[in-house]
Parts: sequence; C-alpha cells; structure tokens
Amino acid sequence: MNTMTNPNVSLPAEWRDFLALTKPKVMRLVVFTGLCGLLVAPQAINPVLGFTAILCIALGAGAAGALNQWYESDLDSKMKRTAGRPLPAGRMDRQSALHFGVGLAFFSVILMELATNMVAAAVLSASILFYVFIYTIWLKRRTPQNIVIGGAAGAFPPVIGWAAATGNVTLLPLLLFAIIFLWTPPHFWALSLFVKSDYANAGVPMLPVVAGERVTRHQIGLYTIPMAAVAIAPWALGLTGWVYGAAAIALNAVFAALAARVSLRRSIPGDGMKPEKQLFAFSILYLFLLFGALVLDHWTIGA
Ligand code: HEM
Ligand SMILES: CC(C)=CCC/C(C)=C/CC/C(C)=C/COP(=O)(O)OP(=O)(O)O
Repeated sequence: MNTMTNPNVSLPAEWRDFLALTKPKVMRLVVFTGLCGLLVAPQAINPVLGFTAILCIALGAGAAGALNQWYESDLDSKMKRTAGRPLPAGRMDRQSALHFGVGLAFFSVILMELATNMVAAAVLSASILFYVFIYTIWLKRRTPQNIVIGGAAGAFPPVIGWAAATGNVTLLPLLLFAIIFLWTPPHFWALSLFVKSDYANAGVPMLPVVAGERVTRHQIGLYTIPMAAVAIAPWALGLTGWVYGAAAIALNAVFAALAARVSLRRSIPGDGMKPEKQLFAFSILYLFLLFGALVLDHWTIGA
C-alpha cells in the first residue's frame, strides 16, 4: 500500500492507537480554526513560536480527546461508530490512556506558556478542562443541552491562536468563538438525527433520543439564524473587509438553505437521511471555508 496516501500505515500499531485517542480527524478543524485566529491577529508572531502555539493547540485538543475516551470507554463500547476505538476494542488499558491524556495536557499548557504567554496558556487549559469536566464527565450523560454548553470547549481555539500572538482577547476573537459556539448544535444535531439509534442504545440523552426528531429539526433551524448573524457580524461591524463579507454571506446562504430543508422535513423509515447527511458534511466545509476566507481577507485587504 502507498504510505504517501495513508501515513498511518507506517506507524507501529501501538502508536496508531495513541494517535486514535487524540481524535485526529475532528482535531484537523480545531487546529485550523486556531491557526486562523493566530494568522488574523494584528500582531505578527515569530514563526517558530507561532508553529509551537499551534502544536500546543493540537496536543491540548488531543489530550482532551484521550481523556474523553478514557472516561467514556463504557459508552463507546455500546456504539457502532466508536466500538473499534483502542479502549473499547481492548487494544489498550485505561491506565495508559489516562497517563497519556494527563501528560499531554500538562505538556501542552506548559509549552504554550513558555512559548507564548499566560493568556493563551490559560484559555488552552480552560478548554481542556471544559471538554473533560463540563462536557464529558458532567453534562454528556445528563442533559440534551450537553453539546450546547459543553460544545463551548471546541469554540476556544481561535481565541487561543489570537491570544498566542497578541496576549489579549478582543471583539473579533470573541465573535469567532461565538460562530463556532452557535455552529456546534446544527453540526452535531444533523449527525445525531442519522445516528440516533447508536445514542439510544448507549443511553446517551442526545436531543433526538430525549425530545424526538421534530424538536431536533426545529432546534437546528433555530440555531442557524443567530449563527449566520454572528458569522456576518465581523464584516458588518467593519472588523474585516469585503472578501470575508462576501464569503460569509454566500456560505451562510447555503447553510441556511440546507438547514431549512432539514428543519422542515420529516423522515420516513429507510429514506437514507440524505439532507441531514448533506447538512452535516457541509457544516464541516462551511467552517473551513469561513475561517479560510477570514485569513484571505486579512492577507488581501488587511482590515
Ligand atoms: C460538543 C460538540 C461536538 C460534538 C458532540 C461533535 C460530534 C461529532 C461527531 C460524533 C462526529 C462524527 C464522527 C467522528 O467522531 O469522527 C463529528 C465529526 C466532525 N466534527 Fe464534530 N462535534 C462537536 C464539535 C466539533 C467542533 C468544535 C469541531 C471543530 C471546530 C468539530 C469538527 C468535526 C469534524 C472536522 C468532523 C469530521 C471528522 C471526519 O472527517 O470524520 N466538531 N463531530
Ligand atoms: C483546544 C481544545 C482542548 C479543544 C477542544 C476541542 C474539542 C475536543 C472539541 C469538541 C469536538 C468533539 C471531539 C466532539 C465529540 O464529542 P463526543 O466526545 O461526544 O464524541 P464521541 O462520541 O465521538 O466521543
């Protein structure tokens, strides 16, 4: 097999399992939004320190993912999507996952403090603690609002990137936080509609399991409205130029159209849930393109 196209192939099996603990696929977008926050900051950062800051976001997010998997291996073993992870599949012991997660968390925060500043290190540690304690340990098994409140953890990276470069947090990074915060419910609830039975089997009180499909569809539509408004706000408030403004309007129009379709529809057994799958897939592309446009705007217009 070609190792250029599948870099994991060359890793020893044990390393591959430690890598899997960090949820590398989800973390790509986490790292990308953090990088964009750093790149649009008004103060340039030394490239080596900037790279180190992004590495710390990746390591911190990976640590949070490992601790999440350490805590919920019981749930993961009950869901098709997660049963093959290293802990539920029995390829790793829980102690190793715990040591790996805690070690990586401390390492990432300390390195961030040494390479950049206290503010970036503090927000990084807050996001790790938030994901592990508020989302994973406290809310996930208790309330369908788990991802609304706990999802804030995933909204911190652009703030961390910005703080790494500037040492402060101003209106633009707070708006970037708000975009991801309001994006998380439609992102996750679109997916939860087509993996509902997995969550029901594991006893996780996700919205479609607890409140039903109709309420979930309605909530997807409801969150899309403030998300679009906040996504357009950086341009409307004069914090970015027209490149970002045009991209934000176009991307939010597509998102709103897909969300409206999901919101107004009722599934019938065996219909494949295509609109829900499209909204979920587009939610990921949306955030990549929106944050990419922010950087492009900064480089071309420099607002
Ligand atoms: C509490 C909030 C969130 C929940 C519950 C959630 C849940 C999920 C789930 C269950 C998946 C599908 C499968 C998988 O694990 O690969 C997924 C995929 C994904 N999520 Fe989220 N997510 C959340 C927030 C975020 C955030 C904040 C980001 C990044 C900014 C993000 C980025 C992604 C990406 C990139 C994928 C696709 C992974 C792939 O390529 O397979 N998610 N999410
Ligand atoms: C910098 C830093 C610490 C960022 C944190 C980023 C972060 C972990 C965001 C949350 C995204 C995520 C993996 C959700 C999965 O939820 P889940 O755990 O319910 O999904 P699962 O069922 O796949 O385990």
